[in-house]
Amino acid sequence: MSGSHDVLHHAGDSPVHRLAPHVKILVAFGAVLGVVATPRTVFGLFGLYLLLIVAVWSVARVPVLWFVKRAVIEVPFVALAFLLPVFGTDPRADVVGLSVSVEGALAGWNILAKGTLGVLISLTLAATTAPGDLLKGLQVLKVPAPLIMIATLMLRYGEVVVGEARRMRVARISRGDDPRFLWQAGALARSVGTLFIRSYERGERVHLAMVSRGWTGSPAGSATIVARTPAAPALEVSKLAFAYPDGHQALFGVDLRVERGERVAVLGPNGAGKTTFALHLNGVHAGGSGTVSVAGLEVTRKNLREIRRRVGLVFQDPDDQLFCPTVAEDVAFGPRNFGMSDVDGRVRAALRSVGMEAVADRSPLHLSGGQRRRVALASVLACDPELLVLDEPSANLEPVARRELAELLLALDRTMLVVTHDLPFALQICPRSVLIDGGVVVADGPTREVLADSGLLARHRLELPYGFRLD
Ligand SMILES: Nc1ncnc2c1ncn2[C@@H]1O[C@H](COP(=O)(O)OP(=O)(O)OP(=O)(O)O)[C@@H](O)[C@H]1O
Repeated sequence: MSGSHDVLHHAGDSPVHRLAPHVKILVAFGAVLGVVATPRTVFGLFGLYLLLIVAVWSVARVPVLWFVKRAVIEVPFVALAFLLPVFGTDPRADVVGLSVSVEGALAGWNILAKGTLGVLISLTLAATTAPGDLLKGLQVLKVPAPLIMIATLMLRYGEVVVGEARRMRVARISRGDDPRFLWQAGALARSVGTLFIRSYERGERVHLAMVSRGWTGSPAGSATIVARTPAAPALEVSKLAFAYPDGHQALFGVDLRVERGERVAVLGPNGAGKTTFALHLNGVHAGGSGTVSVAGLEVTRKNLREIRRRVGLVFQDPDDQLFCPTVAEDVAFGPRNFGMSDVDGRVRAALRSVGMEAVADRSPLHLSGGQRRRVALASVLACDPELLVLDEPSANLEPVARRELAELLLALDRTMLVVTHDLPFALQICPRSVLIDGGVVVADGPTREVLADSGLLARHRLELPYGFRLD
């Protein structure tokens, strides 16, 4: 499992770990205030503070070394603290042959002692309290919701960066890199640049997932449900073309009509344009040519809010979609943004429909891959979308979880578009399939017939799994 909670949280079952998060936050806050208010020359008191902190570590059963390693984030402050005695103002004193500014030395000590104690107190709080619990503690303390949201996003971004850094480190080490050797420093430096880009891209995907659940960055208004056009199809796409900002043309004129209640698989080889197409259905991507209409309402900037309520997009990677402290809050995120009524009832119903009621109060980060996928689906179902768009829903699922997901989707009474490479899954879920390649629809028909056309599959780099037979 990835996440900053592994880096800053030292899981355990000590009395310190069990203390209520809001109590720990208050104690830590008070302790930091106490440290800051202590006159810098009462040296003994700083020693006492340190002893108290070490005593808490001992009760919490977290090794001293664990904290020492993480305290390296202090290095810039330590460097500053050591420079002040050298460059500080007069009067100066002679210390082992060096001319030292007295005021500079005291200022340096002040920064070093208070900064170090502040960092150690914060690390102690983080080590003994899971990130989700910290956020819950802030809620108990009635910290304003926008601040908690910002803290949540910071935590999520921290996880993104740490997760990417870990994956890259493993990839480097598994190819013979040894970070202890100086001549490997070049690889490390290059990977820091890549880390920045990859974290940015991951952060962007998390943002897209938030936007597609109605996040605008400002408080939600009430829902204004736009009247539906009764005879209109669930989805009508006409001549949709799109190029990415770097000029890469991904769609060259996609046409598609989906009737209400249909379940349609979107098949195609890697890079065919399937995800790009899916992201157009609720206006996450726009700016190309052609039109997309959902239940008669055209996807335009003016209609985006209603379109996003109508179209539920379940992203390929649940980690892009889930970012709140608890499962229940993640599922509530969309309905709140859309200003829907009875948010709690919607959350319960959505979690019940995916069999995940029991995990409502847990952190999404602590769930298995299959559970996360279910919760990601619930987070979209809670918005009661008319059109459900799922990107690679069966990817990375064990066979049982995959079968359970299939049963769950079959039980849902919705219009559905399932982007997938899993051809047997497409056959099981979707009576109809469209095949996209090179940014256009190259085949459209009953799934069984599409999959039975071995020439068509071969021309578009699709293949049924070994041993799979269409009966
Ligand atoms: N952000 C981007 N900037 C530039 N080009 C992109 C971007 N995202 C995707 N593309 C390109 O657009 C094309 C279509 O990509 P898309 O992700 O839609 O394909 P896909 O059919 O979903 O592929 P896969 O099955 O591998 O997920 C590809 O050639 C891809 O390289």
